[in-house]
Amino acid sequence: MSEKFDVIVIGSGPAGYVAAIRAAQLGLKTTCIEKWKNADGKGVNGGTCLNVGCIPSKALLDSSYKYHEAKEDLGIHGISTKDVKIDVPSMIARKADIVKKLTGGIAALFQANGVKSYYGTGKLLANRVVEVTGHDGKVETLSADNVILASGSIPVNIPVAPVDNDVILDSTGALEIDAVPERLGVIGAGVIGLELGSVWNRVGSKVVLLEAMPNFLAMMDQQIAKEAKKILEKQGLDIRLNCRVTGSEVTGKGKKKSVTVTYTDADGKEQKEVFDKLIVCVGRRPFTQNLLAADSGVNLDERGFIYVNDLCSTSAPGVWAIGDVVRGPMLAHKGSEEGVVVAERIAGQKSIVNYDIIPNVIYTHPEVAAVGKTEEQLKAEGEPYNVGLFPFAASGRAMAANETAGMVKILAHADTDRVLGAHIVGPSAADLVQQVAIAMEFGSSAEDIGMTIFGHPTLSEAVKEAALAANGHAIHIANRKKRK
Ligand SMILES: NC(=O)c1ccc[n+]([C@@H]2O[C@H](COP(=O)([O-])OP(=O)(O)OC[C@H]3O[C@@H](n4cnc5c(N)ncnc54)[C@H](O)[C@@H]3O)[C@@H](O)[C@H]2O)c1
Repeated sequence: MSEKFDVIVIGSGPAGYVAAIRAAQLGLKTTCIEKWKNADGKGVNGGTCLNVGCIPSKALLDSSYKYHEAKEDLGIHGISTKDVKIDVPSMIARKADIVKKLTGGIAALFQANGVKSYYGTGKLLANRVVEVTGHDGKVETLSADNVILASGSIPVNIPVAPVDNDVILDSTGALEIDAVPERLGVIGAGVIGLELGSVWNRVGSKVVLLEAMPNFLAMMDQQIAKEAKKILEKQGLDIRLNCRVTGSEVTGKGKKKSVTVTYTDADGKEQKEVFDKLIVCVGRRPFTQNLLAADSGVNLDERGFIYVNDLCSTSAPGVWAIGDVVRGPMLAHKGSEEGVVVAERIAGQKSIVNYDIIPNVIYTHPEVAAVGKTEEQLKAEGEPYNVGLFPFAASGRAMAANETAGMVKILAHADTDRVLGAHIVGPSAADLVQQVAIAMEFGSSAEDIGMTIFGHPTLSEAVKEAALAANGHAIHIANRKKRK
């Protein structure tokens, strides 16, 4: 007899593990199935985000930034440093330790909430029956009133640069580089390319990013993207737009291996460049391999994502799908929110995800962060809007911290003054944009933010000033539009 649950979750990334915990909190008998194994071959929770994504990359970003700061940025504060060195294996080991602690933390949370863990591969059969093949090969069948699919995504591979995770790396392999490559190539100047490119640039690699698109960060507000590009190039990142990679060849042996990349440049000319390591980060795709039996009743869309409606219901009754495996931005926090909402829907509540207000951050230094509509989107939609800008160069606190690069941009509806978007490049942009996200969730106007008292001196004051500037009322810069 197969064990019966109220909820079976397949996948324990930020979408799946959050769904499982919330379902158990709501009194539902819940299990979560996870196929990931750690280096010792043991089952481990957390998915891409905790094992090889958000968390380890931030560990490396923070370590590399501290090194760079100690070496280059402390002099201005009157602090002299000599002989600052980076020990790459220690940096990588610290990252591994953080991953271990956090993934272990999920196992503890499952235990505390009464979620039963299965380590193995789950496959959805007909009528919400799930077959689990354990790491030892043992097969069990489980069944449930509700199944939540949260199988995540994997990196896209391109035939012109086949990943061997030796010289040509994907985003997972790039977290294990054990010595500073002298010349590092990156295909794709997107989120992963900029974050990993920054890590190795800071510790001494010469980093070249080859990006196929003519616009930098095409999905971002272009004024902020241009500012970010200027700042990142000043740091040494060589960002080449309109460059399409057409081939790659690995030559040499052992530590002497290198890769010659052929690409077409912005003028249509063929170019060649040699790198010691090449990271391929040209996007991710939904992961559904061996997840669905032919008669599961779950359909995929034309791009390979599991097809769901606005409430994350699939085409099979009682089967839901959340996170990177369904439409929408591939962001951990979007998946987590879908997990909470689906668990609450299963428990009979009327929760919904507000897809209009999902913050988005690139963890370079300074960070680039956004929420809501870009200026380009508002223009295309024909929406009348006001723009409020405030540069960090005019912030006393940013000056004190020697972090004056960048700006806050707030977009508000020209008639109602409702905040429609916020775009920031600058110190603590991720946390600052979250302040606007909260305001937007409450339907705030730019005037509401402007009327809120912000502590002085804080970086947050730049948010208040940008909101004031949207109506021509900024105090600490000259207003573009003068208004009474
Ligand atoms: N901080 C974060 O929130 C964070 C961090 C890492 C990853 N992620 C998510 O992971 C996903 C994958 O990240 P990513 O950086 O791989 O994808 P991305 O979509 O952010 O960037 C990929 C870039 O590669 C370019 N590209 C595609 N094919 C190319 C080619 N043949 N030659 C040159 N350039 C090419 C694209 O134009 C694009 O700019 C994204 O959806 C992202 O949101 C988020």
